[in-house]
Amino acid sequence: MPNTVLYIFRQDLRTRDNPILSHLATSGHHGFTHLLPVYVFPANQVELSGFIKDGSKSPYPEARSRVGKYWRCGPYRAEFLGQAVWDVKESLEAVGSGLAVRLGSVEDAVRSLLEGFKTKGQKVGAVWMTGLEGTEERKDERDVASLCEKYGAQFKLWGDEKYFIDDRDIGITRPSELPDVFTTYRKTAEPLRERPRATLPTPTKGSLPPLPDASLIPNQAAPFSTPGSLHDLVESLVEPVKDFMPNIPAFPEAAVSAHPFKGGETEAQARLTALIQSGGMKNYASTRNGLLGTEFSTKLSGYLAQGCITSRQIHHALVGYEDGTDQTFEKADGFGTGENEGTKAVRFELLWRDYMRLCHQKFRAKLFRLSGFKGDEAYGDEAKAPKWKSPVKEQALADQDPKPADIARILERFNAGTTGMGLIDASQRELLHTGYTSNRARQNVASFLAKHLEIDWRYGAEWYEMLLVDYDVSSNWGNWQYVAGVGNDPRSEIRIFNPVKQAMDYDKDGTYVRSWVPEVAKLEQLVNVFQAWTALPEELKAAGLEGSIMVTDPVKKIIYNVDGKPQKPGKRPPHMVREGPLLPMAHTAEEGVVEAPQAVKAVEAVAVSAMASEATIRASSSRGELIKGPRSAVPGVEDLRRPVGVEDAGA
Ligand SMILES: Cc1cc2nc3c(=O)[nH]c(=O)nc-3n(C[C@H](O)[C@H](O)[C@H](O)COP(=O)(O)OP(=O)(O)OC[C@H]3O[C@@H](n4cnc5c(N)ncnc54)[C@H](O)[C@@H]3O)c2cc1C
Repeated sequence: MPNTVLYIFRQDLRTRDNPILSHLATSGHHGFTHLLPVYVFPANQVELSGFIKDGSKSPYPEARSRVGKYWRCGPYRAEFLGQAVWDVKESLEAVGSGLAVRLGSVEDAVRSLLEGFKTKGQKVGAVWMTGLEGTEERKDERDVASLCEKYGAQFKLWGDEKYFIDDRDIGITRPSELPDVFTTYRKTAEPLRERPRATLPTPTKGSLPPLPDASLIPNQAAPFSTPGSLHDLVESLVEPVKDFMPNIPAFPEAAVSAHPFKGGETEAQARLTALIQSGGMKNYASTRNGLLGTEFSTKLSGYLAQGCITSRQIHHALVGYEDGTDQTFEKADGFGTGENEGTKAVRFELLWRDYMRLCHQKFRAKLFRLSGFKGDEAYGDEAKAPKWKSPVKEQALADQDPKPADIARILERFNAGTTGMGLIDASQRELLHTGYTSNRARQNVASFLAKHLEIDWRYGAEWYEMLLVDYDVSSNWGNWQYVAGVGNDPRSEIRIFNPVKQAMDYDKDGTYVRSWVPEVAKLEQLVNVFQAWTALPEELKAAGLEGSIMVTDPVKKIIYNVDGKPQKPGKRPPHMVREGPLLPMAHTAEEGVVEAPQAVKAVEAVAVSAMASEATIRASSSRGELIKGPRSAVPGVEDLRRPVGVEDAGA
């Protein structure tokens, strides 16, 4: 009697180092005669209306986010995911198996399969899937478990083995035991190079149980039609979500995507090999804070998020290079010379990824809560949490300033990259054009929204969820919480990124901002590139920027004093003196200049938005006029250059 096992692929889109496939390929005792691998594009996370070809209506609500009502999965990840699914399908076909693609809720798709097999008198002995952390994913697991009970199939949830240190080895028996500070956790995990388990055998041709006969495999339920090619698949996924905001600007001529990579296990392996061969891994520690180009960091995040590659595969490839045992890397600089600063730093970052997931396990739905993990009693008084500004009247405090309608406009500009804050705008435009932006830029963007503008950080997290090609529920929401100061950053009260200083440090010649914000490209001085409103009227005129909203109404003005000495009230700002070829801005505020807590030279003086109404602080602008606005941001700023290996300073 045939006995089929259904393997529902999720964020484990690979054939190598895959516990389920490895088990089925190598264990002679599983008892299944057939295997049907399935991938379900989940209707609550991926918009599926593009798969309806007969004009009928989708039975599911649009896949939009809870707070901002953005698409859950925008065009970049939709394409990447489509490629990843197709690649695993082709890899399975290459070993004599295959993949059934299904569209709908996971529950509906599995029910339809179980019902269809039952109708044809076929036994489904088990449904297997990899356990995930997300609230929705866990509900899917419960739903599938109930269906299995109803249809008499065994349900098995396998461990998610795409992480660096395997769950069985982390030394924590309950999620509540996880330390709330990364450093403490890291110390329990060191030495990192010795921790990962071995990778698992890859199925060879003919080693997996065969597919059930095609005539027995139940069809996709109406009204969706399954795609017949990768092209169809990607088009159906992308079409409904490609116009994710009104008036998407044209791709800037001088800009180049830092993430031109395709999804899938095959591409992931190729990227990993190329990174080691080119010296990208060796140089990682010194390049990871770069902003431009494909080589400044690994760009493995999208593959890790979908499980196209595992952390331990990365680790073992590095070991082969470090130990000189894998001849693929024999020409690479550092071959056979042991762990180096670069490879060590990569392992360190992979541990951060593990930690974010473990925090998700510990805090569960608190990951999505405005007051974050810190809302927990263990972190103290909830009332002390910042009063977040909201674009929604019902969620805003009665005396919120700016008013909700103004916050809505600020958010639109934040998303579109027209705030007038160069680094933030460049990053947001890079994101909306490519689906990727660097870790450095992400930290600044999140800090700007949460700490400078004090806007409900979940809007930013959901915007990222829509647009990031590498969106990962634990890493995204965990990092947003961390930077917003409601997560597990032990120094969250004082940590605030100054995006002008950060731009000075990491975009030293302004190429990054000029590439993605072409309007400011003609401005000569860096300080003007990073905040266009600081340029002199004649410079603005020459650049065609006089009427730009980034100049006439910047969302935030940051007073940046390069020598760290706040100026005496009334003194003419030195940049107006215009001595020297590239004079850094040293604007000063008449009130409100606050030195950073540490010996930091950047000084942010005031939170000034021309969109704001109430005057609580007066500051002098580059044009010498008084500008008014609320005192909103935490006044101290800190130099957040994090040398790799100094984990407390941010994920
Ligand atoms: C506000 C914010 C949101 C973020 N959202 C995501 C997200 O949705 N998905 C995601 O994978 N990462 C996220 N990150 C973490 C980090 O920015 C990305 O992992 C990194 O930029 C991806 O590029 P890379 O693969 O070249 O990273 P590399 O610098 O090459 O790092 C190697 C790998 O380490 C892991 N890693 C590095 N930094 C972190 C970190 N801070 N937290 C967790 N894992 C890390 C990633 O898997 C990454 O691929 C976010 C960071 C911030 C500040």
